[in-house]
Amino acid sequence: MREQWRGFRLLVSTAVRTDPWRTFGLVLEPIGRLAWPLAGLWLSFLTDGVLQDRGNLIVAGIIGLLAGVVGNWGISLCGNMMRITLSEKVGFAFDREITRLTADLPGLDHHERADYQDRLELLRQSQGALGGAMNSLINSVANVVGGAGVIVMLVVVHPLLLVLVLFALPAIPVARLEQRWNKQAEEESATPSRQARHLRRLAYDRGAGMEIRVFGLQEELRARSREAWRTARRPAVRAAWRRDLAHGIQEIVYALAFVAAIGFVLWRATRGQSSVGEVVMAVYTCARVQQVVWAIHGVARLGQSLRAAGRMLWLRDYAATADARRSGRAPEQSIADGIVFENVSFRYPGTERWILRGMSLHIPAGGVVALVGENGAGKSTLVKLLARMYEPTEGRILVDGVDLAELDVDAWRERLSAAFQDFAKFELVAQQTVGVGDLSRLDDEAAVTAALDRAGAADVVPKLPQGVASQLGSSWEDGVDLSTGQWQKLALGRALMREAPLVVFFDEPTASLDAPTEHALFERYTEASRAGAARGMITVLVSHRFSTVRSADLILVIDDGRIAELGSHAELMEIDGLYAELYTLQARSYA
Ligand SMILES: Nc1ncnc2c1ncn2[C@@H]1O[C@H](COP(=O)(O)OP(=O)(O)OP(=O)(O)O)[C@@H](O)[C@H]1O
Repeated sequence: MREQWRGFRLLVSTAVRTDPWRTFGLVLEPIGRLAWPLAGLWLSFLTDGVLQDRGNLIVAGIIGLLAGVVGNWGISLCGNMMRITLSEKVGFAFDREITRLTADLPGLDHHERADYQDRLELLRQSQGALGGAMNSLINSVANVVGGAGVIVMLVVVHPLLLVLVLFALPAIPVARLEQRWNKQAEEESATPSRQARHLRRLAYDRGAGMEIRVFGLQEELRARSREAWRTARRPAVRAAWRRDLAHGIQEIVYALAFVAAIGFVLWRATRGQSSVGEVVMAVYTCARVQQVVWAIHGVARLGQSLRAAGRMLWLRDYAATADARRSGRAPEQSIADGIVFENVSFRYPGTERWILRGMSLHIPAGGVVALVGENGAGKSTLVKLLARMYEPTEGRILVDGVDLAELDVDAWRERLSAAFQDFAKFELVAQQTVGVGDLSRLDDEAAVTAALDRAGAADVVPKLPQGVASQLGSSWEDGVDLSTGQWQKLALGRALMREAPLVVFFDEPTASLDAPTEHALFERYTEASRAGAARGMITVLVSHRFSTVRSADLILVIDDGRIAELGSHAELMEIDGLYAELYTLQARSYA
């Protein structure tokens, strides 16, 4: 209940903040609904006036009816227009907030955890409900006001007719059930509709296009996507069937009571206990009791908006918790001693498997450390911890004795630079594709040229039709596409844009380059890192090529999340363990 109240407050406060005048204007609409029950009264005046030849009753009836119809029409017309505009504005406001909150999250959990993905999927699906929330709310309030008016009129006609309202009450448990069925359907459809969207995106994805065609996967993808949509739709269809069935039963019960009520009114009339006008009013009012049912259903439908608001609140709370990581101190200008891993263990949030286990090591300031190990050993995970995409599950990472968790996450990231195997293809002009590596020098051509030079990527730009001003990406007008290796080289240039990083990561950024080129490049980076040694810059290399990493100051061999061996190339060869074995194996196969 408390959550629903929070959701309700969120919806109303967002509407008031987005468009206060329209929100307050809408409050008038429920008052207009009072015209409906009152119409019974005017009809009875008109009927009795005509039958008894009483002009004043006829005039009052006609004026009342006209005023009610015109007033209600006017209010509904203005209300409708206001509601449409308000719904759109509120929808956009939530849309913007969802985009901002998810883009600003400091970590990666929401991209990688299935339960978070499902919640975000539900939130995306219910964005319409958030926009239309004020619509549902005003409709519900209007129906409740109208329903209350009907109840008053029933008492005026004959208090016994209130029994009819009792027959409208089963709408309450039906509405509760409807809410439960809808919620269940929404939750059941989250994963399959995410799958369906993924498959559809894959079918259009340019990167996957070649493989899809070579392996003839088009029909397979379409079929899987269709099946996923069907699975996603099924719970909603089931819920709709149940709802229609429950409504049907409830309406039949109510119809029987309605017939009995009309019989009662007519019976009174035959005994001379009520006038024809009162009969008309009674019939009209009894027919309007259905409005009480609508009111109840309207409130139930509001539940969908409240659930959507609840998900929005979850995102806000989650973002606020994540934001707490932004409140720490800024890192020092340089690293004096180094980075220490103090018994660090890690498992991805929401999973049980330990990915890193009991890691303790000292990475000296100004050093180049290479991480090697088999696929899935935990190398990239270690990089993610250093970049604070995640926090260690156990243990601490210390930078010159200060716990990394105590540093402001954004300030720490400003002192990092990185090139990854899964590099981003920013389809901007070449200058900016590289320049985003240091936003403050986005359009500084000299800086970009120097960075590309350091990255061994100076050959990419001269081949472009308009040099650094060339638009990248063939889907844009005059855009040019690059080979994977060229994209990768620009990503490397991006990684070398920042002037004074404290830590630079190269996480297999040269996987699609040949071994000698990678070797030459890493030699360069290692040299460049010596230049940053004065401020204690640490370079972290991840590579599967042992010839590349041999010049690193420290080589960390990771095996199944644990440190298997640690030392320089010469030391590790001396030990004659796993590293020496793999190194010799690789050297032999390249020979
Ligand atoms: N987001 C995630 N959630 C759960 N498990 C994950 C996630 N990311 C990676 N893993 C698991 O963590 C383990 C280590 O992955 P990691 O990417 O660190 O390995 P790696 O040594 O870099 O491998 P590679 O050489 O193939 O790049 C793998 O078993 C992987 O399945």
